[in-house]
Amino acid sequence: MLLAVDCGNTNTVFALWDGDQMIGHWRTSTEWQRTADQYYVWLSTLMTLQGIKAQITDVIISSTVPRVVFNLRVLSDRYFKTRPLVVGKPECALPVDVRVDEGTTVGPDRLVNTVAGYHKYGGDLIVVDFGTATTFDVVAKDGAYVGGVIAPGVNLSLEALHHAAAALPHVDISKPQNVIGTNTVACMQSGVFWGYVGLVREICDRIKAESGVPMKVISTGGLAPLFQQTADLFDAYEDDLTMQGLRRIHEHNKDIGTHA
Ligand SMILES: Nc1ncnc2c1ncn2[C@@H]1O[C@H](COP(=O)(O)OP(=O)(O)O)[C@@H](O)[C@H]1O
Ligand SMILES: CC(C)(COP(=O)(O)O)[C@@H](O)C(=O)NCCC(=O)O
Ligand SMILES: [K+]
Repeated sequence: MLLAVDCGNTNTVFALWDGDQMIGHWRTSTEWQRTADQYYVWLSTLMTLQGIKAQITDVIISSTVPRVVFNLRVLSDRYFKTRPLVVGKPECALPVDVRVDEGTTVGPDRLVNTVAGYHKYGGDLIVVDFGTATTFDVVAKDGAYVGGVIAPGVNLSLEALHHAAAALPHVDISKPQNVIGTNTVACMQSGVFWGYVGLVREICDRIKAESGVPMKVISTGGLAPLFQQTADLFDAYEDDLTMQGLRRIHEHNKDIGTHA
């Protein structure tokens, strides 16, 4: 069984794969201080509660937070007796090309989304991931990652308003009924929600125009469901795209023999 770990700047998700079946997934907040022992107690407790008898032989990690990787490696070595594959490291091969400026380090989550998106939808694709940041990953016809866009995340935008302006409260995002807010909270939600709808539409239109070909647009990430009801932004929504991508990258490395 494969344990796939997707560590974002806000949340870390663990998924357990038995072949092509995902038999469990668990989410915790991302904290670099968390030790391997803490991860293991938490994971094994949840698995036991769900009656899952995990036989973990392989581990793959994608992390947008470099310092958490150390303890995740220890988890893999100590408790599963296996050396993890870490996306973005030279020893982890990708089944797609990465065509960006020399010296650029692309977020591993974006590479994983590219692999999964290309596998399911083919090329000429835009993957929009609503995480801590909102990323647009552009996937060429041949599946290569060819760049994209990084915008401030939805919650980050609301938090920035709250932190910078004395009279603006902490607000949770939700879809407002109207554009014209009649109280402070509604005004803030409207600014971020409808501003975001405009941002997504404009960026996707410009990516398509710059690419000169029709492109599919898919959404994923913690806050993607919020925009699902907004017609015509996306062709599809994928709730576990990153996990699908991690499984594929692991399979690819097994196939070509980079990872025993
Ligand atoms: N189901 C949810 N409902 C509301 N907010 C959520 C939900 N899931 C995640 N979030 C929030 O969405 C943002 C992005 O989450 P996530 O996709 O897990 O981020 P990352 O991958 O960057 O860690 C965070 O601010 C998180 O608190
Ligand atoms: C853009 C990101 C911060 C998004 O991270 P997330 O919102 O998933 O936590 C991450 O992909 C990253 O750190 N990227 C490095 C720069 C780049 O991708 O070009
Ligand atoms: K993410």
